Amino acid sequence: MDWKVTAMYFSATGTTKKIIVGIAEKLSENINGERKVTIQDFTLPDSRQEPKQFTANDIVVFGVPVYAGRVPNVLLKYLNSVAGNGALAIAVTVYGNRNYDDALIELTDILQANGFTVIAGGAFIGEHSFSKTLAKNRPDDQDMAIVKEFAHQLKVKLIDQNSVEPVEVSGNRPYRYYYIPKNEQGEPVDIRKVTPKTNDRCTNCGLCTRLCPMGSIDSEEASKMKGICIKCGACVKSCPVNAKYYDDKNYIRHKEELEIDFSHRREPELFI
Ligand SMILES: Cc1cc2nc3c(=O)[nH]c(=O)nc-3n(C[C@H](O)[C@H](O)[C@H](O)COP(=O)(O)O)c2cc1C
Repeated sequence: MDWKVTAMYFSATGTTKKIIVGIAEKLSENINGERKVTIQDFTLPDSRQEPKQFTANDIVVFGVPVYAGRVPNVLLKYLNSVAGNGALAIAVTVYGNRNYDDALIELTDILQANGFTVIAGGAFIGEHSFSKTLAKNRPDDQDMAIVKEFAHQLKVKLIDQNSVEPVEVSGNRPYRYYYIPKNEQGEPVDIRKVTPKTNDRCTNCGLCTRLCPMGSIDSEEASKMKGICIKCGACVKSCPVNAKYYDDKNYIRHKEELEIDFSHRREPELFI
């Protein structure tokens, strides 16, 4: 059987994209003899307008970053509109070295409920969206070697063992509630309304406006917000003149706490 391999992902700062495209290309090479894959990137708002349909010939390597230990809730409506129609899926979450908590099991359940058979899962690590030091430059070469190993194991399951058994991944049902940051007193703080500031280095080049996954940055005046901010890091990390930053004290405290408490390198986990 000739499989059509698709790399499908949301990736504001590119770490999920690197893992998903890496798995999909290697898998395609292993099972079809060529690295060619279809890219279905649903990071930008326009790309989430059309519902996506697959068929039984498709294998979809499907990835989202972990937000607050779960699948990003701003994506749930779109994710529920993706129809598997008997396609196979590999569910992958990418997290910033704290924990993926129940994100992988949640993504697996969503895909199964939408008509995919999820034959494997993976939890990988990417540089944390809030930080330039936590899991810095990951996925790195070691991670990409595990991507290659995962693609090999997928080929063994699919072709050598001719198996499309659904996978069990780690996580709890019911899922844990969204991870909530705390202040110095250990009290929960709500940083959902926090938005980035813009300093006077901004030239209004328009890059952050084009990259914002929520379409929230004004196209004439980049310091103006016209929608919600999910703190995905796209504007801060992509700005060529470092004009975007957060100065909210709870956000900064949370980021610094993560950098200290979760500096120990975590390794990818594969479920197959
Ligand atoms: C709002 C938000 C919440 C996050 N929550 C977690 C988390 O619970 N655990 C974790 O390890 N990383 C967390 N991260 C970090 C991202 O999962 C991680 O940096 C990921 O690699 C980003 O993927 P991307 O580069 O494809 O955007 C969070 C990031 C954001 C923006």
